[in-house]
Amino acid sequence: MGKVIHVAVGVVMREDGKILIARRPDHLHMGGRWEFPGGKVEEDETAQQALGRELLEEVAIEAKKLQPLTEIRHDYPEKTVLLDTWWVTDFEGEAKGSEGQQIAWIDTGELGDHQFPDANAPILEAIQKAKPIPT
Ligand SMILES: Nc1nc2c([nH]c(=O)n2[C@H]2C[C@H](O)[C@@H](COP(=O)(O)OP(=O)(O)OP(=O)(O)O)O2)c(=O)[nH]1
Ligand SMILES: [Mg+2]
Repeated sequence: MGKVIHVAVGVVMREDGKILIARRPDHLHMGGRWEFPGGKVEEDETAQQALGRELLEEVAIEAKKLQPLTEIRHDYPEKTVLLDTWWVTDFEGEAKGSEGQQIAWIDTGELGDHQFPDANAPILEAIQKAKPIPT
């Protein structure tokens, strides 16, 4: 089996409790599905640093506070990912899809109405069960 791809993933929660999701561009792995913004952790980077960088690149927000949410390892036929998933409970800037991708702020109860990659099922469950610690 190939190596595990370490991915930093952010569940960005606004003060009104809504969560930020973005639509993966069609040409990418899992294209067309909704995701939590994030991306691959590069060498010499911590997951937190990678997440900060990816949130700025993909949705133009600056993360101010992170809390660990869950870690999910998932085998796709073509690759294995480790989704290192964090709550983002404080951020600056107004989210937009910097790469032209559609974004949406949704209630946690609406997560089930959107199609996420298969690996995300345990993340969706964790979000329903846990809430970030108020800061
Ligand atoms: N960001 C993100 N990736 C996810 C989620 N669920 C899921 O299976 N993945 C997978 C899809 C990809 O195979 C991998 C993340 O890769 P990515 O395409 O976001 O990586 P990246 O932003 O660094 O993009 P790139 O520059 O390497 O193209 O993790 C999710 O909720 N968010
Ligand atoms: Mg990405």
